[in-house]
Amino acid sequence: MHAIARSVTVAPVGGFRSGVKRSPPSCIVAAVAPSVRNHATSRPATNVAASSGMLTTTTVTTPEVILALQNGSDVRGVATDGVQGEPVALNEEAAFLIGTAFVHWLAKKVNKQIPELKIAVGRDPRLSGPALVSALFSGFVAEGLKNGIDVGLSTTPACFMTTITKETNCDAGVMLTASHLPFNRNGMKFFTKQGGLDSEDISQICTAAAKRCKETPGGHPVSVPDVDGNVAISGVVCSEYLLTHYSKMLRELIIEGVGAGDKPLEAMKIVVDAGNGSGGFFATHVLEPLGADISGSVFLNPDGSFPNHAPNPEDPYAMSFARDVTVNTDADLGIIFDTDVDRSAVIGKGGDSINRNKLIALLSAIVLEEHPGSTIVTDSVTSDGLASFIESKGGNHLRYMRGYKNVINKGKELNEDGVETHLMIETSGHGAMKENHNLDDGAYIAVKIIIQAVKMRAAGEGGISDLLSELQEPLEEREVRLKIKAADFKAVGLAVIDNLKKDVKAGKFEGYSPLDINYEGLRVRVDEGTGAFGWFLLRQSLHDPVMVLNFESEVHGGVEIMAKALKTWFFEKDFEDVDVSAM
Ligand SMILES: O=P(O)(O)OC[C@H]1O[C@H](O)[C@H](O)[C@@H](O)[C@@H]1O
Repeated sequence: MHAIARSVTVAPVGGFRSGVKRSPPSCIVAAVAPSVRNHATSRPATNVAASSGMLTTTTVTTPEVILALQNGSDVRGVATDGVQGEPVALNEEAAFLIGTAFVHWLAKKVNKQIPELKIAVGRDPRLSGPALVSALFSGFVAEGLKNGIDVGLSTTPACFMTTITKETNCDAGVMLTASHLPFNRNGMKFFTKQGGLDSEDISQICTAAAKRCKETPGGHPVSVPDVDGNVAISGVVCSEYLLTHYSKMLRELIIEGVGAGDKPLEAMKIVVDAGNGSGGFFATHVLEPLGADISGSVFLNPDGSFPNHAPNPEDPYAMSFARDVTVNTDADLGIIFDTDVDRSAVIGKGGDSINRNKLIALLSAIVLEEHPGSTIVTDSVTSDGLASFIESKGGNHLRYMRGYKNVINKGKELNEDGVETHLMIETSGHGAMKENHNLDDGAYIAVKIIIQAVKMRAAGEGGISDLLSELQEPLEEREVRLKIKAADFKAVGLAVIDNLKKDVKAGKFEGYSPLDINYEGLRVRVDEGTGAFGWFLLRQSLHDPVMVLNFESEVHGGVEIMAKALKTWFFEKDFEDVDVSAM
């Protein structure tokens, strides 16, 4: 049998260059012209073959493989060959099955029939993106979806916005991305008008996809033709349309925020390091049209092999690169995005790297000016100095749990309970604001900072770094990850935490006191002498069979002292399933 693969109209993924006039969105074409090709519907056998000198391994798509693709509130997996020992699991077949499951989940969720649904799918520049988008759409169509929008190269927040803007008004947006992970991974983030799906939702979708995989052994077509042999998906929009629209929204925010005409960035030199992810549009479609000098910006062209540095504002090398670019070009501001632009960090004039605690402090300062006395929710590994900074600005700091979804959901919950909360942000750079649909959006965060920088400059107040002058940074900080070897790693981790808590409470460690208000694992305040206090937090990783230890100290060598004490404790206890070699 011949199955017909749908060919999706995908705009070129070349860089967005300034001054290049693009044709207006041809968009909203009635149907996609399918290309016909033979498509094997049989399941691929496990195959290890040398391909182009690289090891090629494909995992058979089984229910277990599909279930294993869940990664918290995302789908994640190896999607491209080429790395030894990393077989492809997120292949077209898996994407097709997830597509079939998602469309049913969505119909139930929004109480519509499948043909009434409208879904947008976008992707970052990863090499596996186009094929997976096609397979995902095919899964939707197999179950009766009539309205899909292929937005092509996109950012994760822009993909969510397809559910909000009246031009698109989708019931869901799906973004194919694996954030900053290596080139061979890919993944899916799902959004409805209410925001990103939670772990429980993803679990339901993966379970339904796995069930279908089990019930139809012997193959799952990755594309499904209609009676005429066409795959009919109406309303396909080219990629540029979405980012053009999204850029316009961001430009309007800057124009309104600065309040100085339609070229508010004329006096500014701003460099962007997009790391060859999806974020290059921000320089060419947001900043430059507003008058900013963006010369010196780097890696604006999307390239799914990520030939330069990892697009990751948490990565020290990527940050130092962006810093050097900012300094060498004498820019007023540098901005670095992660691959799918749900995270960002900035560099102040002169090279002040503002990520992690400093980014949270900067945004807190901005938000607390606008909303005095409001609450800022952060993840659990933020510094004591940040807590004091937020308090000194009149805010309430809730140092919650790790995981950006946890942080965002906590903020939403607080607002529902009447506790005014405008900023929810993780040290990873996932920053969400109430005023922006509680959406973690690196571009929106950058816009807030740019507006602040321009206003300060106009008022002769110096640069954004000046807002951080009162922020105390920890003298030392470190994260150590301890592998758990047992299958029931959650139980092992819990037992270790419980055990340590008992011993700390029993006074086995001098100067250690467990903190009562804590939302995950065990946080211990450590008296480091001479009035200095540090802390450590032992918690379970959100996804991995790993225990994570974060340390912060206010004395030289303080982290090592704490780590040694804990290492000795681990040796005495002799937990055979916990590998403490990383300490
Ligand atoms: O718990 P960990 O293994 O440290 O991972 C925690 C991290 O997991 C993912 O990457 C999430 O996207 C982050 O929001 C979270 O902070």
